[in-house]
Amino acid sequence: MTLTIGLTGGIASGKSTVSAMMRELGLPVIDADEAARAVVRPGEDAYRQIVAAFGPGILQTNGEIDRAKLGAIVFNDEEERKKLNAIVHPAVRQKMLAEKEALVRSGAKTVVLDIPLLFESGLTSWVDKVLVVYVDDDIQLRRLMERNGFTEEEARARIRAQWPLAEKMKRADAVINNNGTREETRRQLLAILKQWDALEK
Ligand SMILES: Nc1ncnc2c1ncn2[C@@H]1O[C@H](COP(=O)(O)OP(=O)(O)OP(=O)(O)O)[C@@H](O)[C@H]1O
Repeated sequence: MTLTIGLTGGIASGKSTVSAMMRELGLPVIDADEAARAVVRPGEDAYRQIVAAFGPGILQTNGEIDRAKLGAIVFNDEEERKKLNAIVHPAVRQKMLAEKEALVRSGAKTVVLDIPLLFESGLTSWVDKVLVVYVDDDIQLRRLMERNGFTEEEARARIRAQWPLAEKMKRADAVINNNGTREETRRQLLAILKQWDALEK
């Protein structure tokens, strides 16, 4: 039986930091953001559907989708956003499930699904254990402003667009507190993975 771990948290709470640590420990990680980029590359079904729905005006000269242009179209238009999500979301889910199935078939002891919006997208039934990466509000705000060069208002708007981290924590099987150093985070991660018997012997 493969153990499937869902890794999630809030924006800039430290998911990528933790997923990199999990990879270093040899665990296979399937990344939802990476899948979302992959399914809209030229040649993919979702790419063709997006061009058909939004027109060739959203393409760059090299044929790739111009994410900024598409983003500008869907940002303030609920209908357009729904149209895009109806194309992209099923493709992302299909890709992630196919990758997971391949790992299960190959006998992987553990598979990690890194899904920032695991709760918001209602995908918790996909995983056996939910691991939430938590930080205090003020640290989240500071790290997000520093990493993305956002003003405080821009950073707050993005934090508000997600479920509150406290709600995610309540529903987690385990929580990593990422307020401290990376080393402290790594220690907590190792303890949880040992408790879940997630690592290869
Ligand atoms: N323990 C830590 N100490 C100091 N800085 C940290 C720590 N953990 C993460 N960071 C920094 O905080 C920022 C956010 O971390 P990270 O990118 O891992 O978050 P994330 O949850 O993956 O974010 P997003 O969902 O926005 O992609 C990064 O700049 C990262 O380098």
